Amino acid sequence: MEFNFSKWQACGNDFVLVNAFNNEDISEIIANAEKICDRHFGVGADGVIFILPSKIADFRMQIINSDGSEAEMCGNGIRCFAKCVKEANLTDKNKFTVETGAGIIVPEIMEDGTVHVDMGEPILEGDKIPVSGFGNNQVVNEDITVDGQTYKMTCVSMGNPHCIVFVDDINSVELEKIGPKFETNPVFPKKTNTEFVEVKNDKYVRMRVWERGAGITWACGTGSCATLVACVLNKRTQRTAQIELDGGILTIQWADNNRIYMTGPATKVFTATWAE
Ligand SMILES: N[C@H](CCC[C@H](N)C(=O)O)C(=O)O
Repeated sequence: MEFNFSKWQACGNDFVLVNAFNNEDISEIIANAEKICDRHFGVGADGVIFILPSKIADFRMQIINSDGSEAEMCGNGIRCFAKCVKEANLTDKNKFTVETGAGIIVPEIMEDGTVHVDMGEPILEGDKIPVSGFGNNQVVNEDITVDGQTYKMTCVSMGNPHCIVFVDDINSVELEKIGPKFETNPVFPKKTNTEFVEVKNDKYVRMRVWERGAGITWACGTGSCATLVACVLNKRTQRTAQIELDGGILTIQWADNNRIYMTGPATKVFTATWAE
C-alpha cells in the first residue's frame, strides 16, 4: 500500500489527511486506518480524514476514528480539512461547502489563519441523538448510572452523539477509567463521546473528552459545540463561550438562528508517503 498524506492538528487533535478528490481508491487505506493511526507502528493520529468529491457540495469529508470506526462528523477535522483543501489548490474560495454525515457544513478560512465553521443546528431529541429511554424528549440533567455511580448527563448530537457531565473539579475525573464505560453504556445505541466539564464562569469552561472510537484526545470540536449547548440548556454559560481543552481553546457560539459556530486553529505538521 502506498499513498501520500499530510499530518494536521487542531488543538492537539491530530489527523492523517488523504486527498482522494479524484476518486482514488481509498478502500485499502480505510481497512488499515487503525494501523495508520497507531502511535508506535504507524503515523500516529486520532483519525484518518479523506477529501472526496461530492454531488451536492464543493467537497465531501469522510472521517475514520483511530479504532477503525467511521464517524458522522469531526469539528477539529473539518478545520484541518478546509486548510488542506486550500493548500492543495482544490478551490480558490476561502468559504465552501462540505458534505458530511452531519449534513452540509460550511468552513471559512479567516485572514488570521483560524477557521470559522458553521456547524449546523444541534440535535436535542433523545431518539435522534440517540439516547434510549427518553423518546423524543430532550435529555437535560438526567441520571445515568455508570460503574455503580450515578451522574447527571445532558446529551446533544452534532451529527455524532455527545454526553456532557458537569463536575466541580475536572482534575479529579479518572477519564481513562470512566470514559470507556460511558462510551459503551447500553443507553447509547451508537455509543457516545463523553465530555466532562468544569464551568469557570459564564463565558469560560474547562473540558476533557473521552472520544468514541479514539479514547482520550486533546480536543474535540463537535464535543466543544455540544458542551456549549449543554451549558446554555443548564443555564451555566452565555450563548458564546470559550472551551479550554487539553490542547487549546475553541470559541463556540449558539446563535439566534439556532446554528452553532466554532472558531479555532488548524495547522499542518508534515507531509509524507506511506510506503509499506
Ligand atoms: N470520535 C468522534 C469523531 C471525531 C470527533 C472529534 N475529533 C471532533 O473534533 O469533533 C466520533 O466518533 O463521534
